[in-house]
Amino acid sequence: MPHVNTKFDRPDPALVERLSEYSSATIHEAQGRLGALSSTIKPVDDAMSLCGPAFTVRCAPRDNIMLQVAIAYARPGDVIVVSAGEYAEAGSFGDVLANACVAKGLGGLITDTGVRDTRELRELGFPVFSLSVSIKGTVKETVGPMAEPVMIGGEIVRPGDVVRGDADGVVVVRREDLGEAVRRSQERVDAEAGYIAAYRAGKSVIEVSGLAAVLEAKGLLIDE
Ligand SMILES: O=C([O-])CC(=O)C(=O)O
Ligand SMILES: [Mg+2]
Repeated sequence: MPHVNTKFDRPDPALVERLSEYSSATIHEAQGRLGALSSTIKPVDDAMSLCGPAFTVRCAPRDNIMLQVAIAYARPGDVIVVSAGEYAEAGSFGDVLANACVAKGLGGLITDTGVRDTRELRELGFPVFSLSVSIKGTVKETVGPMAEPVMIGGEIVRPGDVVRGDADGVVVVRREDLGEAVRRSQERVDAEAGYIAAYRAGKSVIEVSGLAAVLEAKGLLIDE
């Protein structure tokens, strides 16, 4: 009989809360341009946002049995991260399962397959990020691993890593890097606030971004 894991270490909830204050793009940049999932994985609605420990699960394409098992064993605040073979032609999750997630206080769902019932998902406000929207139903047949590292959107996500999603996309932060990601994200927000203040004060992009030296080194001459 295959054995399925449900246990893993979760990150400090206070740090997860702090990370949620930063956008996915900011965190990705702050990590040295790492951790971004493929841009094909997007929220069902721009207003949807999530940040929480990944509860990972692998499903066969067009089969959602392990996703349902994951919902049963995930803890409040967890984000279900489903790797299902980048298969767009399946609606593996919808408003019925979303209500199960909401009742358990889960933090959201990210999947590299499709979802359906999007109008109801928007009304429910449960954050769902997917590769596609598809009405095609799934079977419940193939068992597989849970709470193990999975590949999604070109990145490895491990159980207990933190996933942050917003209108722009999803980024993963390694559990052990969480404190550093928060610190560097705040540094970046501070730096960007400085750039914006300089632009509003009428400074040039070339000056603020320090481009003069780069352009000169590349031999670019600009006629004014
Ligand atoms: O029933 C399913 O397998 C997926 C779905 O549409 C729902 O959760 O509402
Ligand atoms: Mg449905």
